[in-house]
Amino acid sequence: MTRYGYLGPEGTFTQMALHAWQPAQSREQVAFGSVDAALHALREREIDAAVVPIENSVEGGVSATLDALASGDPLIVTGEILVPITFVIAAREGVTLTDVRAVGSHSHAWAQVRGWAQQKIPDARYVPTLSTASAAADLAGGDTPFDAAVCAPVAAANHGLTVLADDIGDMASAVTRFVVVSRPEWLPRPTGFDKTTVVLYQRSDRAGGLLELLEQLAARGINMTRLESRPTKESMGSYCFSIDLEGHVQDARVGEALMSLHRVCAQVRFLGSYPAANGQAVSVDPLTSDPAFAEAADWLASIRNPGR
Ligand SMILES: O=C(O)C(=O)Cc1ccccc1
Repeated sequence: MTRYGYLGPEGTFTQMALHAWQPAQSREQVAFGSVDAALHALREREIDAAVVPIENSVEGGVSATLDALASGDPLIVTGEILVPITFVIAAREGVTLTDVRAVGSHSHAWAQVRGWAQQKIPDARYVPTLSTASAAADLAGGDTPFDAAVCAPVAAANHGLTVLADDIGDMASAVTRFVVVSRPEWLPRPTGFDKTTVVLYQRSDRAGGLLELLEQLAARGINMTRLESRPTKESMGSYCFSIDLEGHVQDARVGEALMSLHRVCAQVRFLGSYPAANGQAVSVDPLTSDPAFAEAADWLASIRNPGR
Protein backbone atom coordinates (compact mmCIF):
# COMPACT_ATOMS: atom_id res chain seq x y z
CA MET A 1 0.00 0.00 0.00
CA THR A 2 1.41 3.40 -1.01
CA ARG A 3 2.08 5.79 1.85
CA TYR A 4 1.09 9.32 0.81
CA GLY A 5 2.08 12.39 2.77
CA TYR A 6 -0.03 15.51 2.35
CA LEU A 7 -0.35 19.07 3.62
CA GLY A 8 -2.62 18.47 6.59
CA PRO A 9 -4.24 18.31 9.02
CA GLU A 10 -7.51 16.52 8.15
CA GLY A 11 -9.85 18.71 6.08
CA THR A 12 -7.34 20.57 3.89
CA PHE A 13 -7.94 21.03 0.19
CA THR A 14 -4.76 19.00 -0.29
CA GLN A 15 -6.39 16.05 1.45
CA MET A 16 -9.34 16.38 -0.95
CA ALA A 17 -6.87 16.25 -3.83
CA LEU A 18 -5.30 13.08 -2.40
CA HIS A 19 -8.74 11.48 -2.05
CA ALA A 20 -9.54 12.38 -5.65
CA TRP A 21 -6.21 10.81 -6.70
CA GLN A 22 -6.34 7.47 -4.86
CA PRO A 23 -9.22 5.43 -3.45
CA ALA A 24 -8.95 4.84 0.31
CA GLN A 25 -8.32 1.08 -0.04
CA SER A 26 -5.04 1.55 -1.88
CA ARG A 27 -3.38 4.27 0.19
CA GLU A 28 -2.20 5.18 3.63
CA GLN A 29 -2.22 8.88 4.38
CA VAL A 30 0.10 10.82 6.65
CA ALA A 31 -0.63 14.48 7.44
CA PHE A 32 2.25 16.98 7.61
CA GLY A 33 2.13 20.53 8.98
CA SER A 34 3.84 22.08 5.96
CA VAL A 35 4.85 21.40 2.37
CA ASP A 36 8.51 21.43 3.46
CA ALA A 37 7.86 18.81 6.14
CA ALA A 38 6.06 16.51 3.68
CA LEU A 39 8.82 16.81 1.05
CA HIS A 40 11.51 16.29 3.71
CA ALA A 41 9.80 13.06 4.82
CA LEU A 42 9.67 11.96 1.18
CA ARG A 43 13.39 12.61 0.73
CA GLU A 44 14.04 10.67 3.95
CA ARG A 45 11.99 7.73 2.57
CA GLU A 46 9.45 7.91 5.41
CA ILE A 47 6.67 8.08 2.81
CA ASP A 48 6.39 6.91 -0.83
CA ALA A 49 4.82 10.05 -2.33
CA ALA A 50 3.53 13.46 -1.28
CA VAL A 51 0.56 15.52 -2.47
CA VAL A 52 1.14 19.28 -2.28
CA PRO A 53 -0.50 22.39 -3.80
CA ILE A 54 1.54 23.96 -6.61
CA GLU A 55 -0.61 26.58 -8.34
CA ASN A 56 -4.02 28.12 -8.31
CA SER A 57 -6.02 29.92 -10.92
CA VAL A 58 -6.35 33.11 -8.86
CA GLU A 59 -3.08 33.59 -6.96
CA GLY A 60 -0.61 31.77 -9.24
CA GLY A 61 2.24 29.54 -8.07
CA VAL A 62 2.60 28.28 -4.49
CA SER A 63 6.13 29.54 -3.76
CA ALA A 64 6.73 27.17 -0.83
CA THR A 65 6.21 24.21 -3.15
CA LEU A 66 8.07 25.61 -6.18
CA ASP A 67 11.08 26.46 -4.01
CA ALA A 68 11.09 23.17 -2.09
CA LEU A 69 11.11 21.24 -5.39
CA ALA A 70 13.77 23.46 -6.99
CA SER A 71 16.39 22.80 -4.30
CA GLY A 72 17.53 19.90 -2.13
CA ASP A 73 17.75 16.23 -3.14
CA PRO A 74 15.98 15.66 -6.47
CA LEU A 75 12.27 14.88 -6.49
CA ILE A 76 9.93 14.56 -9.46
CA VAL A 77 6.27 15.21 -10.12
CA THR A 78 4.50 12.00 -11.13
CA GLY A 79 0.90 13.23 -11.30
CA GLU A 80 -1.33 16.28 -11.10
CA ILE A 81 -4.79 16.82 -9.68
CA LEU A 82 -7.17 19.75 -10.26
CA VAL A 83 -9.59 20.55 -7.44
CA PRO A 84 -12.37 23.15 -7.64
CA ILE A 85 -12.31 25.12 -4.41
CA THR A 86 -15.08 26.67 -2.34
CA PHE A 87 -14.42 28.55 0.88
CA VAL A 88 -16.46 29.24 4.00
CA ILE A 89 -15.74 31.56 6.90
CA ALA A 90 -16.35 29.83 10.21
CA ALA A 91 -16.12 30.72 13.89
CA ARG A 92 -16.78 29.37 17.37
CA GLU A 93 -20.39 29.23 18.48
CA GLY A 94 -21.90 32.63 19.32
CA VAL A 95 -19.52 34.67 17.15
CA THR A 96 -21.17 36.64 14.35
CA LEU A 97 -19.65 38.26 11.28
CA THR A 98 -19.71 41.69 12.92
CA ASP A 99 -17.61 40.33 15.83
CA VAL A 100 -14.80 39.17 13.56
CA ARG A 101 -11.58 41.16 14.18
CA ALA A 102 -9.01 38.76 12.71
CA VAL A 103 -9.18 35.85 10.26
CA GLY A 104 -6.79 32.91 10.14
CA SER A 105 -6.13 30.99 6.92
CA HIS A 106 -3.60 29.79 4.37
CA SER A 107 -2.24 32.69 2.32
CA HIS A 108 -3.65 31.26 -0.93
CA ALA A 109 -7.10 30.98 0.59
CA TRP A 110 -6.98 34.55 1.88
CA ALA A 111 -5.88 35.76 -1.57
CA GLN A 112 -8.98 34.16 -3.05
CA VAL A 113 -11.50 35.74 -0.64
CA ARG A 114 -9.89 39.18 -0.30
CA GLY A 115 -12.63 40.92 -2.29
CA TRP A 116 -15.35 39.37 -0.15
CA ALA A 117 -13.48 40.28 3.05
CA GLN A 118 -12.96 43.85 1.89
CA GLN A 119 -16.72 44.20 1.41
CA LYS A 120 -18.06 42.30 4.42
CA ILE A 121 -15.38 42.56 7.12
CA PRO A 122 -13.19 45.47 5.96
CA ASP A 123 -11.56 46.01 9.36
CA ALA A 124 -10.59 42.40 9.98
CA ARG A 125 -6.86 41.57 10.07
CA TYR A 126 -5.43 38.55 8.28
CA VAL A 127 -3.35 36.04 10.27
CA PRO A 128 -1.43 33.51 8.13
CA THR A 129 -1.64 29.82 9.07
CA LEU A 130 0.05 26.77 7.54
CA SER A 131 -3.22 25.49 6.09
CA THR A 132 -6.92 26.31 6.06
CA ALA A 133 -7.72 23.25 8.19
CA SER A 134 -5.08 24.13 10.80
CA ALA A 135 -6.80 27.52 11.19
CA ALA A 136 -10.11 25.71 11.79
CA ALA A 137 -8.52 23.20 14.19
CA ASP A 138 -6.72 25.90 16.17
CA LEU A 139 -9.88 27.97 16.38
CA ALA A 140 -11.82 25.03 17.79
CA GLY A 141 -8.92 24.28 20.16
CA GLY A 142 -9.13 27.60 21.97
CA ASP A 143 -6.76 30.52 22.29
CA THR A 144 -5.99 31.89 18.81
CA PRO A 145 -4.90 35.32 17.50
CA PHE A 146 -7.92 35.14 15.16
CA ASP A 147 -11.63 34.66 15.79
CA ALA A 148 -12.65 33.20 12.41
CA ALA A 149 -11.13 30.84 9.87
CA VAL A 150 -11.42 30.67 6.08
CA CYS A 151 -11.47 26.98 5.22
CA ALA A 152 -13.27 24.18 3.40
CA PRO A 153 -16.83 23.39 4.53
CA VAL A 154 -15.60 19.98 5.72
CA ALA A 155 -12.96 21.52 8.00
CA ALA A 156 -15.59 23.73 9.65
CA ALA A 157 -17.87 20.71 10.12
CA ASN A 158 -15.03 18.50 11.49
CA HIS A 159 -14.39 21.00 14.26
CA GLY A 160 -17.99 21.90 15.09
CA LEU A 161 -17.52 25.50 13.95
CA THR A 162 -20.41 27.72 12.86
CA VAL A 163 -20.37 28.76 9.21
CA LEU A 164 -20.84 32.56 9.09
CA ALA A 165 -20.95 32.73 5.28
CA ASP A 166 -20.38 30.16 2.57
CA ASP A 167 -19.08 30.21 -0.97
CA ILE A 168 -17.10 33.39 -0.25
CA GLY A 169 -14.46 32.94 -2.98
CA ASP A 170 -14.10 35.95 -5.29
CA MET A 171 -13.92 33.74 -8.38
CA ALA A 172 -16.59 31.06 -8.66
CA SER A 173 -14.39 29.07 -11.03
CA ALA A 174 -11.30 28.95 -8.76
CA VAL A 175 -9.30 25.77 -9.24
CA THR A 176 -6.15 24.67 -7.44
CA ARG A 177 -3.61 22.41 -9.01
CA PHE A 178 -1.95 19.85 -6.76
CA VAL A 179 0.95 17.58 -7.67
CA VAL A 180 1.92 14.08 -6.62
CA VAL A 181 5.66 14.11 -5.90
CA SER A 182 7.91 11.03 -5.81
CA ARG A 183 11.60 10.23 -5.51
CA PRO A 184 13.17 9.99 -9.00
CA GLU A 185 13.15 6.20 -9.10
CA TRP A 186 10.64 5.75 -11.94
CA LEU A 187 8.89 7.82 -14.63
CA PRO A 188 5.22 7.71 -15.56
CA ARG A 189 4.77 6.35 -19.10
CA PRO A 190 3.90 8.80 -21.91
CA THR A 191 0.16 9.08 -22.51
CA GLY A 192 -0.12 11.67 -25.30
CA PHE A 193 -1.51 14.19 -22.80
CA ASP A 194 1.58 14.77 -20.66
CA LYS A 195 3.29 17.74 -19.09
CA THR A 196 6.93 18.21 -18.15
CA THR A 197 8.19 20.53 -15.42
CA VAL A 198 11.71 21.99 -15.40
CA VAL A 199 13.61 24.74 -13.64
CA LEU A 200 16.13 26.59 -15.81
CA TYR A 201 19.15 28.46 -14.43
CA GLN A 202 20.77 30.88 -16.88
CA ARG A 203 24.52 31.06 -17.40
CA SER A 204 24.48 34.84 -17.15
CA ASP A 205 21.99 37.66 -17.01
CA ARG A 206 22.06 39.32 -20.42
CA ALA A 207 19.84 40.81 -23.09
CA GLY A 208 17.76 38.12 -24.76
CA GLY A 209 18.74 35.45 -22.21
CA LEU A 210 15.21 34.27 -21.53
CA LEU A 211 14.35 34.52 -25.22
CA GLU A 212 17.23 32.17 -26.01
CA LEU A 213 15.81 29.59 -23.61
CA LEU A 214 12.28 29.91 -24.94
CA GLU A 215 13.49 29.62 -28.54
CA GLN A 216 14.61 26.08 -27.75
CA LEU A 217 10.98 25.24 -27.01
CA ALA A 218 9.42 27.30 -29.80
CA ALA A 219 11.70 25.79 -32.45
CA ARG A 220 10.42 22.33 -31.51
CA GLY A 221 6.74 23.27 -31.39
CA ILE A 222 6.50 22.95 -27.60
CA ASN A 223 3.78 24.91 -25.83
CA MET A 224 4.32 26.17 -22.27
CA THR A 225 1.46 26.03 -19.76
CA ARG A 226 3.24 27.91 -16.93
CA LEU A 227 6.28 30.16 -16.70
CA GLU A 228 7.39 31.78 -13.48
CA SER A 229 10.58 33.44 -12.42
CA ARG A 230 11.72 32.66 -8.90
CA PRO A 231 14.66 34.17 -7.03
CA THR A 232 17.63 31.79 -6.87
CA LYS A 233 18.13 33.18 -3.34
CA GLU A 234 21.85 33.59 -4.09
CA SER A 235 21.83 37.34 -4.69
CA MET A 236 19.40 40.18 -5.34
CA GLY A 237 18.15 40.09 -8.93
CA SER A 238 19.23 36.50 -9.61
CA TYR A 239 16.35 34.41 -10.95
CA CYS A 240 15.61 30.95 -12.26
CA PHE A 241 12.63 30.04 -14.45
CA SER A 242 10.11 27.42 -13.43
CA ILE A 243 8.34 26.08 -16.52
CA ASP A 244 5.60 23.57 -17.32
CA LEU A 245 5.53 22.48 -20.93
CA GLU A 246 3.35 20.17 -22.96
CA GLY A 247 4.82 16.75 -23.74
CA HIS A 248 6.81 13.96 -22.09
CA VAL A 249 10.59 13.71 -21.77
CA GLN A 250 10.29 10.50 -23.86
CA ASP A 251 8.83 12.56 -26.75
CA ALA A 252 11.59 13.35 -29.24
CA ARG A 253 10.82 17.07 -29.43
CA VAL A 254 10.88 17.43 -25.62
CA GLY A 255 14.06 15.36 -25.29
CA GLU A 256 15.78 17.44 -28.00
CA ALA A 257 14.66 20.70 -26.39
CA LEU A 258 15.93 19.59 -22.97
CA MET A 259 19.30 18.58 -24.47
CA SER A 260 19.63 22.05 -26.02
CA LEU A 261 18.62 23.73 -22.78
CA HIS A 262 21.18 21.60 -20.94
CA ARG A 263 23.81 22.92 -23.37
CA VAL A 264 22.92 26.58 -23.03
CA CYS A 265 21.88 26.78 -19.36
CA ALA A 266 24.03 26.73 -16.24
CA GLN A 267 21.66 24.05 -14.92
CA VAL A 268 18.42 22.35 -15.95
CA ARG A 269 16.58 20.72 -13.08
CA PHE A 270 14.15 18.11 -14.39
CA LEU A 271 11.06 17.94 -12.18
CA GLY A 272 9.16 15.19 -13.97
CA SER A 273 6.88 14.20 -16.86
CA TYR A 274 3.36 13.18 -15.91
CA PRO A 275 -0.18 12.91 -17.35
CA ALA A 276 -2.04 16.24 -17.43
CA ALA A 277 -5.12 16.21 -15.20
CA ASN A 278 -7.34 17.59 -17.97
CA GLY A 279 -6.55 14.54 -20.15
CA GLN A 280 -6.44 16.73 -23.26
CA ALA A 281 -4.24 15.36 -26.02
CA VAL A 282 -1.25 17.57 -26.81
CA SER A 283 -1.49 18.91 -30.33
CA VAL A 284 1.76 18.13 -32.16
CA ASP A 285 2.80 19.67 -35.46
CA PRO A 286 3.73 16.80 -37.85
CA LEU A 287 7.08 18.55 -38.38
CA THR A 288 7.96 18.07 -34.67
CA SER A 289 6.47 14.57 -34.24
CA ASP A 290 8.54 11.54 -33.15
CA PRO A 291 8.56 10.10 -36.71
CA ALA A 292 9.79 13.45 -38.09
CA PHE A 293 12.69 13.50 -35.60
CA ALA A 294 13.47 9.81 -36.31
CA GLU A 295 13.49 10.45 -40.06
CA ALA A 296 15.79 13.45 -39.59
CA ALA A 297 18.17 11.34 -37.44
CA ASP A 298 18.23 8.64 -40.17
CA TRP A 299 19.00 11.27 -42.77
CA LEU A 300 21.89 12.63 -40.69
CA ALA A 301 23.26 9.12 -40.20
CA SER A 302 23.06 8.54 -43.96
CA ILE A 303 25.06 11.66 -44.86
CA ARG A 304 27.60 10.94 -42.13
CA ASN A 305 28.14 7.44 -43.48
CA PRO A 306 28.03 7.86 -47.25
CA GLY A 307 29.47 4.41 -47.97
CA ARG A 308 26.68 2.47 -46.22
O1 LIG B 1 -4.70 24.97 3.34
C1 LIG B 1 -5.20 24.08 2.63
O2 LIG B 1 -6.32 23.57 2.83
C2 LIG B 1 -4.47 23.62 1.47
O3 LIG B 1 -4.61 22.51 1.08
C3 LIG B 1 -3.64 24.63 0.75
C4 LIG B 1 -4.57 25.45 -0.10
C5 LIG B 1 -5.05 26.65 0.35
C6 LIG B 1 -5.91 27.38 -0.44
C7 LIG B 1 -6.33 26.90 -1.66
C8 LIG B 1 -5.86 25.68 -2.09
C9 LIG B 1 -4.97 24.95 -1.31
